[in-house]
Amino acid sequence: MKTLLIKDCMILTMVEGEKPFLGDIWIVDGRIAKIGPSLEEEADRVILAKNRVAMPGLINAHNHASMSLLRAFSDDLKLMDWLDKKMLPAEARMTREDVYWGTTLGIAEMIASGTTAFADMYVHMDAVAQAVLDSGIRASLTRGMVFFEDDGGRRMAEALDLIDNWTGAGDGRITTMLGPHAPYTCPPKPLQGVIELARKRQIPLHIHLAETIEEGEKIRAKYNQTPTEYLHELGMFHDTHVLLAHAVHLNDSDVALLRGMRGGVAHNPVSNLKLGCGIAPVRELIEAGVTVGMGTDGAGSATTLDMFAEIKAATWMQKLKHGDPTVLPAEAALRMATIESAKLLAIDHEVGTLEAGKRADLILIDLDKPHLQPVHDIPALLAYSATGADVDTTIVNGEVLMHQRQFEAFHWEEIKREATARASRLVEGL
Ligand SMILES: N[C@@H](CCSC[C@H]1O[C@@H](n2cnc3c(=O)[nH]cnc32)[C@H](O)[C@@H]1O)C(=O)O
Ligand SMILES: [Zn+2]
Repeated sequence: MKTLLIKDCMILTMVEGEKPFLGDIWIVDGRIAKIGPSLEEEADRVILAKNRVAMPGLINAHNHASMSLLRAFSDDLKLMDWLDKKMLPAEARMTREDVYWGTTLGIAEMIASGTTAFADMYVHMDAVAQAVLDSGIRASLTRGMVFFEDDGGRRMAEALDLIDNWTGAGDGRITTMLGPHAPYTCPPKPLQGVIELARKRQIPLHIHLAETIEEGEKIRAKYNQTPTEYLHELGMFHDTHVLLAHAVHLNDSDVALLRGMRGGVAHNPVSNLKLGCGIAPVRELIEAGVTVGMGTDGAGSATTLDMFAEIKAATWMQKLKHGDPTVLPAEAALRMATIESAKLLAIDHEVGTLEAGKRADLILIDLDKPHLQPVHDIPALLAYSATGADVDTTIVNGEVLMHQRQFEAFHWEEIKREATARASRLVEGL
């Protein structure tokens, strides 16, 4: 039996209706055994957490972690130029080892900024899975598939290898999905095949949707439909759990098509802002009963994987769009980054709130700082003033991955050396 006791913190459980309270958290074999005031259990390790807030770890519902190698290499470009002229040529040079170290760099950033689980879509996914396993973080992994040039047979085989070989690995830390990349890279025939397979084997889907106006124009020209109608008509929203990334350009009838869907939307506000894509209809989706979580997208576009930046951007954008500061309040934005994202990854029965019986995925945020005093309202402080650098401790599955801002499971110097050397090779001459 392995035990950990966290003492004297303000606890924000993110369970609906529960106010923050002062107490302790007792963790046994990776799960929360008890939460409450003055727990006196014996523990192998005790963390004194005075002046800290304990909350569920943040869940990044859309990422391409390995693209951290391409951070700040091609900014301020249009999405299609960025993708075609910069990302795809650099990605064509990526080896399995590059993906391992790029993902590890991304994971290091996530752990350092309070993210305890992420959804990832990329290539060389066995290397991504290995990096997740080695680092101690939790992830839902997807082999991204484009079906441009060929029938995608090799991609499909790799996607199934990932699912068959890695689902449930690392004491359940790794889960998997099937990942057709986007409407504009997946023609109807292969996409229909993926949807049928997902339904038959009950595998969730992860796909980009309606990120730009250009995407809408492309799909309109080809199929005379909106991207959402295109997926809907192929049957994607019948009886399959779907994680939709972006969903920026949806009209009212698109939103209505998503009503009652399983899964939901990963909102990526910083990426959408930075690429000038637009403001997703988050309020309308939530009103239609669609689950809306939050992600960063890859650091190649977003530059940062700090979920606290997403939380701020999400609420600011909705307030601005609707001209109404009461829209998407602090607590709702924090919910999007925790329990709502957990629902998108289909792991909300295990993580996303702090409750006895759930996996111990949690973070401690240090409030002993000028920008986090006085403490009138904890959710408002966390949503509007905290940043990833205020995260003091990150715990996944009961394992302490960072404490007092020191990595416990990582050799930072090695990650930095590997990542910088590989990154320079990838972008040489581009
Ligand atoms: N190239 C692969 C598919 C990889 S899926 C992951 C892909 O998503 C791409 N990507 C990253 N961010 C975005 C985005 O915001 N929109 C669309 N694609 C993106 C990224 O460049 C990466 O190639 C194949 O041949 O099957
Ligand atoms: Zn993406």
